[in-house]
Amino acid sequence: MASQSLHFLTPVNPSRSLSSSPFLRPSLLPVRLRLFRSSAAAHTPPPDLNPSPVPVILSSTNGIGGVSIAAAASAIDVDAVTEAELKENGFRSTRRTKLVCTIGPSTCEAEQIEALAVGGMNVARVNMCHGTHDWHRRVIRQVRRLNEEKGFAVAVMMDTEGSEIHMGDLGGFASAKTEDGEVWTFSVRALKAPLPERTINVNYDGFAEDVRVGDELLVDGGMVRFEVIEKLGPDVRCRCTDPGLLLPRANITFWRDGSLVRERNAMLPTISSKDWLDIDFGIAEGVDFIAVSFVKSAEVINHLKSYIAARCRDREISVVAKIESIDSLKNLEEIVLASDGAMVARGDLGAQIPLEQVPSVQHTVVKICRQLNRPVIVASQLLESMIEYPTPTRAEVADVSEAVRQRADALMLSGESAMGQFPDKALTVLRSVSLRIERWWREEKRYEAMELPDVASSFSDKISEEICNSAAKMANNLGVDAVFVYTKTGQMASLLSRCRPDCPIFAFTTSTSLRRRLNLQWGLIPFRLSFSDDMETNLNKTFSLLKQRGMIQSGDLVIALSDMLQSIQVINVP
Ligand SMILES: Nc1ncnc2c1ncn2[C@@H]1O[C@H](COP(=O)(O)OP(=O)(O)O)[C@@H](O)[C@H]1O
Ligand SMILES: C=C(OP(=O)(O)O)C(=O)O
Ligand SMILES: [K+]
Ligand SMILES: [Mg+2]
Repeated sequence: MASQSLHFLTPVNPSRSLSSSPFLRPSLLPVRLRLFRSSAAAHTPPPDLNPSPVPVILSSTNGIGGVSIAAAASAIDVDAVTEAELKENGFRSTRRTKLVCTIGPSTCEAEQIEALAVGGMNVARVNMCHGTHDWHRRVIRQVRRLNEEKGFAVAVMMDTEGSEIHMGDLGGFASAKTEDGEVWTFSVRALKAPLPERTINVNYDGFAEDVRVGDELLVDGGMVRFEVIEKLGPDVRCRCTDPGLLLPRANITFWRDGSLVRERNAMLPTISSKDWLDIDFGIAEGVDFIAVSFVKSAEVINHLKSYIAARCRDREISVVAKIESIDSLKNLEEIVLASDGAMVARGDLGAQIPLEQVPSVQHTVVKICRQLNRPVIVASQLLESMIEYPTPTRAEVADVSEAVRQRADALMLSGESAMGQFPDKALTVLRSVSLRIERWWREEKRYEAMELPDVASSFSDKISEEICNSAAKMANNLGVDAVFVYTKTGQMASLLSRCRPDCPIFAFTTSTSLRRRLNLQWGLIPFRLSFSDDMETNLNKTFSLLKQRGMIQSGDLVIALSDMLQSIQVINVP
């Protein structure tokens, strides 16, 4: 195979103060360390660094069309929020934890979506349990327009309904209050509004047959509980034991003798016929992620991935496995490996396993995902009280902190942003808590030395992986300002992200769609830029474009990697 040599070249520059570095940087003799796969790699002098005119933000729809070649060649896609953050706070204090917001009635107008993007939303989620295709289409198109007009890279995630048992709509009411001891009827009749008093529709025809007197009924992950007291044909009469608020289409599980009754659920398909229609809709609308509810095994993920591959050859859609079914827990590694990411969907998970087991499952899923190099989202009830109140509870702040400390890739808002009264405030809390805990972690240098097993399946991938592991370690030891990675597939960017280095990772990609998908991953700041296989040219172009915008300065120390060249360079920005 091609020769692999290690070169130490020593270009000049060294002007910058070293105060932020844990060590005195030996950058007074800046080092380049290169691993070449071919013998043809000689150091070429940098081309002329003539600054081109200030680039406009350019973006295109789904990475196809929209940008003229000449314009694209000289521009870089970045949004005003990232730009302002970098300018104001410098590299070190950019946020590493990504934020997903569920869009709903509180946030579906253009200016509301923009406010979320400005507030740090990286991914907009639409939940197919609610709303019509027209409603979702409007939201998805608003997000796309915002990206095009303002240079954002907000990705869209479509979340399937799945075919678990749930209640119907509440005859037009937004919620219904239950009191302790009240008797409610759960009926499989197709009742039309107005519903009889204290009556709830259930979507699953076998419900009245399956439940037994004495069973415990958990609504909305146990937020409200009932005991089954009588079965009358299609109607099941239940007494409320833990009162609370019933929300439309809330999930229902039933427990018998202290365990979840799951025979019937295990027979329901993970992807229902309605879900397939929603998936076709998502493909047609060009969503970036499809999150699959109630995944039980890896097969369904493989099945969906091959369907997507056959249906959209020109684009990629990442598939996220939601870990919320008790059956998924015994197949976790397989499921995570088959998927492009996972979500700890604590809402339904907490109804399928005892609540006190949810934190350890979260810990395990986050760890497995990091080890297998898949992004992971921690979801549900992070700031539940903020649906109604403008400030979170201390316990909620502690919960958010713990997910950040575990180095999850992303945190998700559900009801808080979909139908709460303070969506922007909730996002601000996620953002500020993330920033604070990340900083604390870095200052304390509390690296958890996580064993990162090999994930590469070929020798070439193995080289990439070793380069990323080394680069991340070097970045920490040298106290560099940023790692730059030029990536065509995103693979090297995610391998770097997996190492959770102290500095941010600037991920340059030629594709708008990949840029959006990278936006879910810890520590990645994705840019769209056209680049070549020649790193010298790429670096000079990037330095020049970012300097013009005041996003980097002369003397900043960066480590640059590329998945075309498989090289590492340590370099001071000229
Ligand atoms: N597209 C929508 N249209 C109307 N309401 C929605 C929509 N998306 C979410 N919501 C509301 O926000 C709440 C929280 O959202 P989410 O957690 O995603 O759903 P669920 O509670 O069904 O699991 C939902 O219960 C619903 O009341
Ligand atoms: C994220 C979840 O899924 P959904 O909101 O679709 O029920 C969950 O159950 O926690
Ligand atoms: K869902
Ligand atoms: Mg769920």
